[in-house]
Amino acid sequence: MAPVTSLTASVHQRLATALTAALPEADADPLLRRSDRADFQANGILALAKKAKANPRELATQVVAAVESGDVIKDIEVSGPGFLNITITDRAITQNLAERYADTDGRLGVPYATHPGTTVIDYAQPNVAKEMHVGHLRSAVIGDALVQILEFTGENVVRRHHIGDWGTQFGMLIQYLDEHPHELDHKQSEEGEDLQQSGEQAMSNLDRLYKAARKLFDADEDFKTRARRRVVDLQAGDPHTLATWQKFVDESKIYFFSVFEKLDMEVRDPDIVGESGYNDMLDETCRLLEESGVAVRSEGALCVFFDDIKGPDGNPVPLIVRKSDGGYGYAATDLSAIRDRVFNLKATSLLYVVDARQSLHFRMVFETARRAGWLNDDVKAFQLAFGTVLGKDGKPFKTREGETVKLQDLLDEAVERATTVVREKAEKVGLSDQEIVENGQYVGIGAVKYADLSTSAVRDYKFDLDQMVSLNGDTSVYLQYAYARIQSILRKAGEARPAAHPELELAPAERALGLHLDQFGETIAEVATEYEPHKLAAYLFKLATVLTSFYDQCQVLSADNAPEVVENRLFLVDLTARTLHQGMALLGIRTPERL
Ligand SMILES: NC(=[NH2+])NCCC[C@H](N)C(=O)O
Repeated sequence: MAPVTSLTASVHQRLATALTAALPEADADPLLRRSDRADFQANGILALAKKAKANPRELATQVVAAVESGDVIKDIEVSGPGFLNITITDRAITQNLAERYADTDGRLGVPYATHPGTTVIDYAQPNVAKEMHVGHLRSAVIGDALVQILEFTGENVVRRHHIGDWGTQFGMLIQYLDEHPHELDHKQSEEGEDLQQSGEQAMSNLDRLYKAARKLFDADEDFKTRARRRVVDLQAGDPHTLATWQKFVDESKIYFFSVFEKLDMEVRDPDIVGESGYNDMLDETCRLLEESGVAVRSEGALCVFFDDIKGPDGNPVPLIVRKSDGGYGYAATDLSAIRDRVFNLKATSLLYVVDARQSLHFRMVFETARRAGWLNDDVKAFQLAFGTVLGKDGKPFKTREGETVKLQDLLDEAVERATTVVREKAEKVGLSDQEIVENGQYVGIGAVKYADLSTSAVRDYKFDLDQMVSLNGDTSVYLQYAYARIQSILRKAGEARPAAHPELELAPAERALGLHLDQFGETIAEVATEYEPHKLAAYLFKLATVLTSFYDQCQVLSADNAPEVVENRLFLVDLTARTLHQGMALLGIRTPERL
């Protein structure tokens, strides 16, 4: 299916042509914007006139005379010192939307990016043998949305879950498990045990083991020594030690997968390449950095120094690539991962969806990689540094007892509250028990995801379940209702089918809806280049509000309407539903048919 040229692009192209006719030497951008006064406003004439030392109003008048009007542009007039107000024809709107509607492959006429590349996204990276926290949730939700959005634009996306599966903390755990070999045994997995139950058991096993090992480590000097020896064994690749370590990784994955399943999110095992996955590259990474002079030895450690990168106390901080005891840390791993992603995976963009608290680390790592020549103008790295999740009280999100909140409990609570909301209307809508359960999940999980995605990622945001499942305001359930309401209208339409009628005159609310629908593709393109999923959320929310005003002003299934008006309105709402559905899917949120 051919992509649909947006109305903005059509108008832009006509204006640019007219501008070049009036001012041949100009590299003319008319700076077209949607406007409240007309459909569009062009603000670019003023600057162009200034540059050409021409009178702006005169130039604007020339452009108006040169513009090809008729099929798309209905009205164009000069306003103020040299702005242009542009109104487009109803026919152009309906025809444009009809083309989108006819696009049956689900793309709604949205074109692919002209120069897609390969983006490696580093997201959803919890740590082995540890509980996931709300920060991991945020990375997972934002990362997953960006994966979907970028893939939709035709980008080749490689997912990488850089889990924390390596480090000295494993010495203690491995030693403990070796001394208590049955601690990770599952109570012989019972008939019908599902991933959720195994996940919870896995985490409680790991948690119990971690606490016991920690206690012993702190109290027993001999154990401490044995544990330290295991770190050396692990790094030396001793097979037995590695096998025990692997048990922790496997157990943790059961837990991770249970959380991702609950989040209604696809994470694939081969995409989990944890810190340990780069062990074989660490030596060479250091050698390359040292040989090129990017890193130097300082007090036995291998370091990279920066003039302009300062730590929180204002003093310059070095990046330690290898410690003086020969051990490698987080930075060496990330630098090796960059080499892997650039040279093996052939990435053109590296995107890291990681907590803002790691920004200093990434600045130093990226700058080091740039100096080493691994990153450059053709291969860029970017950290989408997201803010902290706060509790209702505005403090970092904790339980009342000050403990980290268990993600599973949190998601369960969201689903529970959502189910209550769903149940209230269930009878009226005629939902079956199974639908109530399903919708409760879609609404609850959608609420958590949407709350994360609808504020700019760089900002901290408050985790407030009451607000998240509220039917009023900028929430996912509001959008889900908007979708379900359209489905209900389509069901009630009986014989009448959606069909575009470009010959019909449109009411203002219909034009507003149509013009907004036309911007779906441009919104996605912007979101994909700026890595700003909240702009897609904002687009969808606006779509739902424009739809509400449309209902206020235009009846769809009214006996007073001519049949073609009914058909045209059904077509408008159906395209709105498809756009909502597609947009929400890109955010990882389901839209139930009945709600
Ligand atoms: N390439 C990376 N360093 N990705 C981020 C990893 C996040 C880390 N596992 C954490 O929990 O904080």
